[in-house]
Amino acid sequence: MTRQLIHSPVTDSIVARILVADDDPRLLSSLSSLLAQQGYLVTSALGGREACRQLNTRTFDLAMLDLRMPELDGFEVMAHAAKVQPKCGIIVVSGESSFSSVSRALRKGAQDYIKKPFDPDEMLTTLEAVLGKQSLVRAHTDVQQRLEKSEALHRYIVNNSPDIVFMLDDQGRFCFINRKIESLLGYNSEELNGKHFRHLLDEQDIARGTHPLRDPSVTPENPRTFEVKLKTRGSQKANRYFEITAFPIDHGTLPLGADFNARTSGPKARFYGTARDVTERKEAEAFINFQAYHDLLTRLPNRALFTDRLSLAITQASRSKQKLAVMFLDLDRFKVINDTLGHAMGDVLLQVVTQRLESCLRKGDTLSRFGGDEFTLLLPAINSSNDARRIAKKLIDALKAPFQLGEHEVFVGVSIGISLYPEAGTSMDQLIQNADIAMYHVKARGKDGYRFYSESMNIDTVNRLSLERDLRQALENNELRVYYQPQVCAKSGRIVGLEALVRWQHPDRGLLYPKDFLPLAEETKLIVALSEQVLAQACRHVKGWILDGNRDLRLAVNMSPIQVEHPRFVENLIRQLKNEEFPASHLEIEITENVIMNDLKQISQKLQQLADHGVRIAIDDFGTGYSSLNYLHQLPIHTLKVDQSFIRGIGNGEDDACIVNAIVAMAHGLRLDIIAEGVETDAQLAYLRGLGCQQIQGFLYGPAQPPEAISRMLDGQRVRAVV
Ligand SMILES: Nc1nc2c(ncn2[C@@H]2O[C@H](COP(=O)(O)O[C@H]3[C@@H](O)[C@H](n4cnc5c(=O)[nH]c(N)nc54)O[C@@H]3COP(=O)(O)O)[C@@H](O)[C@H]2O)c(=O)[nH]1
Repeated sequence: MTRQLIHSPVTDSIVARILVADDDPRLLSSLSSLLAQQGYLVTSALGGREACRQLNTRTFDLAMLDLRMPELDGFEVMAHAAKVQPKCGIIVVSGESSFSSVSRALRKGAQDYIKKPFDPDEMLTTLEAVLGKQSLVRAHTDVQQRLEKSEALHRYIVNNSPDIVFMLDDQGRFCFINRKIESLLGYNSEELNGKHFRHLLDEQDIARGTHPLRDPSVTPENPRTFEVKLKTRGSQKANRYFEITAFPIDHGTLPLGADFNARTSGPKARFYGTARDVTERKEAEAFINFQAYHDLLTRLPNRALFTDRLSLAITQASRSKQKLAVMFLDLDRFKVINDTLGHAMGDVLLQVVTQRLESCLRKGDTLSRFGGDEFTLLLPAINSSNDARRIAKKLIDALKAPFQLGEHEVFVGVSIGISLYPEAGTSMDQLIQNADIAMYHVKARGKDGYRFYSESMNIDTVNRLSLERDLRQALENNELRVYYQPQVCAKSGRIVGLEALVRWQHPDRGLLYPKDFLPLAEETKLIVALSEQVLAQACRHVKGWILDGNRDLRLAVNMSPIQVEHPRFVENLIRQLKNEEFPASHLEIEITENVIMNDLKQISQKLQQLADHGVRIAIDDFGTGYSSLNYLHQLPIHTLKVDQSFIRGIGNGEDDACIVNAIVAMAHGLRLDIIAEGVETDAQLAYLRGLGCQQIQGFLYGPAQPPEAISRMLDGQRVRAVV
């Protein structure tokens, strides 16, 4: 009878490989052929030594060993097999039947024992049983290993997940949590086991974070995703944002569910969840959001956020029939400080100004940086204009004390325009625009103060628009006139210079003076074209007078800051002089101290280039500006014009006369010429002469006059000189 073939339990071959070892050649041969007939792969070994050699070279599923063999007995072969082929099964086939031999053989690792002489069927049954058992053990070991591998893999996947993976029981307590919790939040996963999920939630997120555990609409098919802040262990680190996805576990569809719960002694898992750290994304979003609605330098709300809040406040004010105020704040003297001390200092100044302004406000007020040195302020729900007035005064006072910027002590003021809702407008744009207009009126009246918007201001604005249109036409239609005010030698009384002063012969409004249109010309930059026309006319007139015999006559021309700051200022001026064939040495340009202080380095280069061409430089309104005397010897200056406000003080016993003394003395020391402006009386003239002031300008010798009048004056002067 041929038995069923048994697969090799060790080597994966189709049939089992069997080593048969005996020192009796006959027995060895009969046993081997019996097994071979059954289809096994049989290797015969005559004696123990040969058996060991075979074990060293081939792999066997089973060895059938005689115990008593010369040289090496069955026990020694078993010991060798255990070393070199531990998976090889052993059956002892022996004539020994004592209990001690059998027991020893089994202890040494034999799976079974067959006594010689044996019944072939019985022997084959034993052999199959051993091989079958071996196969089972092997299959079990395989499954065990696969399970261990699979579990290790899943543990690896879960523990190395970028997210926290957790399970909660039906009370919301942790019954599993992966190791990611350690690196993300600093907890040890064991310490959280049994603790409620709430334990991890930031105080403000407890309600939102625990609600999904009670929400019946959350199912495995419809998990809930929500964002909450989770607490870090200890209080050193800030809490972090997590996106949590959670759902109740359906134990019917969870193949390992039973295993998991069976293997854990704790309560049954009811919820599965993952928590993804989204702190960086949230912080980036928060920063982008902050950037979109705030000014990064001062951290104040920006224009967008301000208008947003204003529009909301208007809606509320209209509903509750309340007032609100919008203020437009513009810093005075900021530009000069920024240009003089540099932008870094300017930035610091803006930050400190912001702190001082904020210290005057209440929680619901919105202060915003509108751009540059402009701020807007929203005071929602005020009772009356007095509330706004009180705040405006407070803001102005707050900036009164000097600001310490490094080693510099600087002063800034603030001009504030106020518009009240609903009187000054009911829309956002109206309120902001009208506060701006009111602020502009503060500036026009000497800065550092506040004004409420009124209808009349708007009329001015309309006028400004038509004036601007007219001024553009004036430039095209040659409506500008140049008048000249003589500059007279204090000793001889002769006219040595003429200051060109622009007038506008307006077709409807008559002769207009600089105060009526120059601020607008500067604002609209029309001053550049205007100045070119003035210089062209003046060069032609004065050149004519020089050619008429007034050989030393000098032309003085005022330069606007906008002109001087223009990058091609020097080139343009020199080109114009060439075009007009006017000698540069007969031109004196007048600039104010503020222009110089705006950008000392640039201006000094430009002035030096002009001086190299022979142009003279005069400082106009000297003593009134915001400056440092230090620049005087750094720049190519020829003349100081003492401001008329100081001259007025002469003879009145005021301190101004002392200032005049000091300026004249300083000019002498620096070898600069002095022109006293606004001289109206003989007493002033006598005083100035006494001080050694070289030149006089003022109504005493006449106001600025048209060229025809100046021609007559110069003619008369020449006639007197000849006589
Ligand atoms: N960039 C340009 N600025 C110009 C130009 N023309 C004039 N200006 C600037 O306008 C300011 C005002 O000029 P104006 O109204 O002509 O006043 C001048 C004189 O009329 C006035 N003055 C002269 N003497 C006296 C006096 O005895 N008493 C008195 N009350 N006023 C007097 O002073 C003005 C001249 O001052 P200054 O320029 O400082 O010498 C004028 O100051 C210019 O800044 C122009 O073409 N371009």
